[in-house]
Amino acid sequence: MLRFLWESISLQMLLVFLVIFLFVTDYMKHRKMKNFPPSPFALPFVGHIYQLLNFHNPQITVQKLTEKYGDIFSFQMGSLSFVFVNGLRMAKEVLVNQGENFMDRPEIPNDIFSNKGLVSSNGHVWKQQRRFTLTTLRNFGLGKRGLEERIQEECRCLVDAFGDEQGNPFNPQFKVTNAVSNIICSVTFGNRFDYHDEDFQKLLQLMDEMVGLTGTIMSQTLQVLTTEGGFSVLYSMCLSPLVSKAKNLRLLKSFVKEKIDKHKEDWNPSESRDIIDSYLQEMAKDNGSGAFQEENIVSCVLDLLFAGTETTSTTIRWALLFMAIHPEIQAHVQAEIDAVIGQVRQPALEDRSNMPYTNAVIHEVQRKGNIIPFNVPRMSTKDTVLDSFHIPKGTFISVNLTSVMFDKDEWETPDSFNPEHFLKDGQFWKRESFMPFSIGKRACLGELLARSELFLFFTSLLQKFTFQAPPDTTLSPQVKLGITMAPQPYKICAVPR
Ligand code: HEM
Repeated sequence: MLRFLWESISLQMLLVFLVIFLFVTDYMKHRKMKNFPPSPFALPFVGHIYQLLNFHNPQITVQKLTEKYGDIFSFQMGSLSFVFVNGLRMAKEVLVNQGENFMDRPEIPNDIFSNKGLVSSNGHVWKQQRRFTLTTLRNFGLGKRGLEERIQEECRCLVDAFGDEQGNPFNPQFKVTNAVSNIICSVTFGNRFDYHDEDFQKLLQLMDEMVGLTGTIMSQTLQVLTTEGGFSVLYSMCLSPLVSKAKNLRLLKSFVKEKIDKHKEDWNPSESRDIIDSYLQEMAKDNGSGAFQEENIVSCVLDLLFAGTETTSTTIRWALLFMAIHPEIQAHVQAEIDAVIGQVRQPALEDRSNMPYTNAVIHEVQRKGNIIPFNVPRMSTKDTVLDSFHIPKGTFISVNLTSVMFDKDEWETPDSFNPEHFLKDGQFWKRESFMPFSIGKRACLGELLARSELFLFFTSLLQKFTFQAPPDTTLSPQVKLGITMAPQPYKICAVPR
């Protein structure tokens, strides 16, 4: 009987059964949970990926969905469901009021950074590493003289490097990235590098490639889509970015490990020169048995390098571009620099409180530049109710920072570059809806450092140069989407003042 049945089933029938089986399993897996945030029609297997056909500007997709569904909706990419939340009220709810329930980072499938270091770790490991890094940065003088002097030294080098161009058109990306990443190198490895140092250039090149490999929406989408079953093998073999990422990561790790070994050789337990020294002290305290282990120190250092370089240097590139596009705003900043600091003395952090206009311009650069539009993803740590919707434990959450920083009800002219957004009666005006560093207990760990760098680099450059479009060129604030929202590469003239 069985034999008869088997022989009468054709290959076509088998295939039809298989397809029906896959559809039913997919439907069961992704069928809407009761009271889950609304979403558009989802295709089998790929979910809402069809909504992202305009890969160059996912913000438009998100904005359309916000208009249709309101402050909270869901989105399915392959096997993963995201919940997007919009607006100041919901951002505060997720990041602050119910912050504990949304404190974790998602474990991204195939992600080689998963659950180590600062950015991707969770629970006890994250708490320990975060507390240690904040304390160590504070000890090295964040807000005190030590770190400020390191940034000022780097400002002098960057001004010299821009001066070498003699007012001719050049792409500032390379020099700005060198300067910004040197600050992190100085705090972690104890020394800055000459911009032409071979080791330094190798490090920056590897980081740049990693950012490129991780950064494209297409690559992230493929990563998410191909996590089910054997597809991940296909991804690794045919769409090789994972393989290259793993290779680059190995090289980066061995660069950092070499530095750690060097520190171990001439380590003096009673004196700490940099983050690596302080970490070695922590490791010695708990014999390397707790959260402070060599593997984690490598990830922490790499996290600081990645999180601290791309973000700040991209913001400085936006700042120079906006200045060249708005010469009247640039002239206003320079007038304030001349009045408060003069043309000779180097800018210092204590000048900031006397420079409301410059401070407002830097804030507006960050608002309009909007370099991390959807925040870094979070994950719910337990079943939670959010605005009367049910959010099961383990759901991915994206807080749409764009919806807060471009909210028509909060900002007078949200789509224009307008420093007046941050000025009231000539004084600097801090706005609640300004949150490029995010808010709450898991907000950016480097905010204080980044704000110091932005102020000192920006004022040092504008004290010495006027930024202009090259002759016969019109500059515009076009976006290049990657791991951050950066300006399209541009050339600019830094004309000595
Ligand atoms: C303009 C510059 C910067 C911007 C706009 C920025 C923005 C952000 C944002 C939006 C997050 C995610 C926060 C969240 O999940 O709610 C973040 C996390 C982080 N940032 Fe920054 N950042 C900048 C500079 C820096 C610098 C200079 C450092 C290095 C010290 C740094 C280190 C980190 C780290 C380690 C995290 C992960 C924190 C955690 O998960 O606990 N950032 N940043």
